[in-house]
Amino acid sequence: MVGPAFTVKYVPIGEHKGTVGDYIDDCKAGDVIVLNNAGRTTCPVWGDILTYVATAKGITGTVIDGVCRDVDGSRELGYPMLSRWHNMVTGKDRVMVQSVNETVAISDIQVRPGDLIVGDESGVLVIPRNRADEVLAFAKEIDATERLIFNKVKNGVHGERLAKSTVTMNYKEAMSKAIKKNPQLFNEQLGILLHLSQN
Ligand SMILES: O=C([O-])CC(=O)C(=O)O
Ligand SMILES: [Mg+2]
Repeated sequence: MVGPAFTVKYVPIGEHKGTVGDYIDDCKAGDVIVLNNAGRTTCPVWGDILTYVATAKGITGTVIDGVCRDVDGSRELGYPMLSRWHNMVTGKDRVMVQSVNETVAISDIQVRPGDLIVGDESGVLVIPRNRADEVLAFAKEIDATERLIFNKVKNGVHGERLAKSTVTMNYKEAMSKAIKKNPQLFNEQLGILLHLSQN
């Protein structure tokens, strides 16, 4: 899942009311919807009706600092939905949209509208637009080294212990070279969202 962030911030309803999907008509094909529900695990803000609408609109996926529901229905549509967890309660008429396309926090990481969101079943990254080339170059370097290791493992490791063969493939050296080249990038840990998983 890769796409620009469309950010939404929720608050619980009060005197002013609203509901979960009040922003959906403003999303564009390709967007990744990024929902800040302040990590609340009691009140889902995404379900399979929203998945259906998002899929029809060509939206790439949804990232939630909070929970989703209707997991089976969304899985059937193969829609990427990364969140802290899920439960069965409806968020309808429990939350309202406070802001759309303003800076939000997801799992303590800042996400600005248009930041690149990259996610898979291992987690989610937030990449500022102006750092995309730098991050891609770093990722390609690591990927190339990992491919060498994979090939070696697939072709048999010729009696070597795996730990040694990993060293033989210069993984550590490649990593430290890449880190030395990009110290700022590595230290910043650009938005690694550890707690979200495919639901
Ligand atoms: O009620 C909700 O929280 C949202 C929902 O189920 C859906 O979109 O299908
Ligand atoms: Mg539903």
